[in-house]
Amino acid sequence: MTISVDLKKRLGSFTLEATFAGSGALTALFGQSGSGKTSLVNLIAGLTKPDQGRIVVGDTVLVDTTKRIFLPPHKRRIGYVFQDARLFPHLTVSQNLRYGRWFAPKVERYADIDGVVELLGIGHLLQRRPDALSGGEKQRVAIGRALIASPRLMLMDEPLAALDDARKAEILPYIERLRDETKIPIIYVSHSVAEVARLANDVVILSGGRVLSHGLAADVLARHDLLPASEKAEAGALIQLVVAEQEPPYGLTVLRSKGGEWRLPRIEAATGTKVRVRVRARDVMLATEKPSGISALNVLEGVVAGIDTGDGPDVLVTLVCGDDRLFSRITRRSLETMALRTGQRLYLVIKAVSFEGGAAAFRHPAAG
Ligand SMILES: Nc1ncnc2c1ncn2[C@@H]1O[C@H](COP(=O)(O)OP(=O)(O)OP(=O)(O)O)[C@@H](O)[C@H]1O
Repeated sequence: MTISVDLKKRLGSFTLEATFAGSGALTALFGQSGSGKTSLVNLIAGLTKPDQGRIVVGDTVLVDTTKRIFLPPHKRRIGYVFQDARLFPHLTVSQNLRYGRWFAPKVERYADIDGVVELLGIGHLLQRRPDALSGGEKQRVAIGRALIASPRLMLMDEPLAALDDARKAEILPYIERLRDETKIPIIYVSHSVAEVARLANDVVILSGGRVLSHGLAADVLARHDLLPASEKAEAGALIQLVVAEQEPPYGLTVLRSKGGEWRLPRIEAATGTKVRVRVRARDVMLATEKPSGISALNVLEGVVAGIDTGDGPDVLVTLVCGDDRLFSRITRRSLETMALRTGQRLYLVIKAVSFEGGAAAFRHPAAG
């Protein structure tokens, strides 16, 4: 199911002008504070009316100012998940979940409670009240309550922002399941590159009320120039690898891409499974000769495709390895002493790779 948004709204001296289309599963709205994310979410939810524009989810027109269509919020069937879970404190988890059911007209109810409980792994929590749940568990219940209302669209507004890293890690696999196992499109607001890299199929970068870029996650996140300064250290490539074999004695998994062979801490996945990994530019060192006697496990060959010198002491080198584009952030001094130039063949020494889960988020739903 697709979502298309084309909106204009003035809010005091701020103007939001957003046009994008998401191909389906999870579209991340990414931008720094004040870029207009919440204003856009409020327009999609129907809490505010656009000055002009259109929002369509699948076949349903939520807003079309030229046709004077404005579905009120309660008729949009949007499931919300906010930073704080907002569960009813006096109701058990089970009662909180059942409450969501009344929001869907009977004929349009497709979600069954058992399926949602299983999807989110909350069966053992059903009789507890919210004050006996961890932050991550509360969020899973909040997602469940939203799902049980059989929404046509899920709006998740920084759902992990209030959680510590351990709780985030606990809940991310459930958001992946939601993305991969239900057909409900998700708009996911975030200002974390790490989260967006892991979850998003499509990314919309907002800045000053405008869409700076939108498209597939791997393409948009490669645009280092568009990321907010606070997230530049996280910038890098998002690539797909295929599990080749396990190396049990070392606790490693061997993966392949056209660019070569990779070794990562063990991934529980069968041979042939496609996985998504993120390689940060700051974790890639460059060498003009094949390094030997080094501890790094991943050394690939690549060709310099671009050098972005920018204003700071660092430069960003883009390299092509097989079918992939990788990035390396090095100092201007290294650029000069190594005399790097476009077209040069180099070795990439990769210090760290983060596994971002199954590669389902890479599939473009339009491509099946
Ligand atoms: N009703 C309003 N009247 C005037 N200005 C507004 C109104 N609502 C939002 N703004 C302004 O619009 C801009 C975008 O705000 P918005 O809350 O959408 O940003 P955001 O990207 O969600 O930020 P954050 O990540 O901090 O929540 C801000 O400059 C804000 O002050």
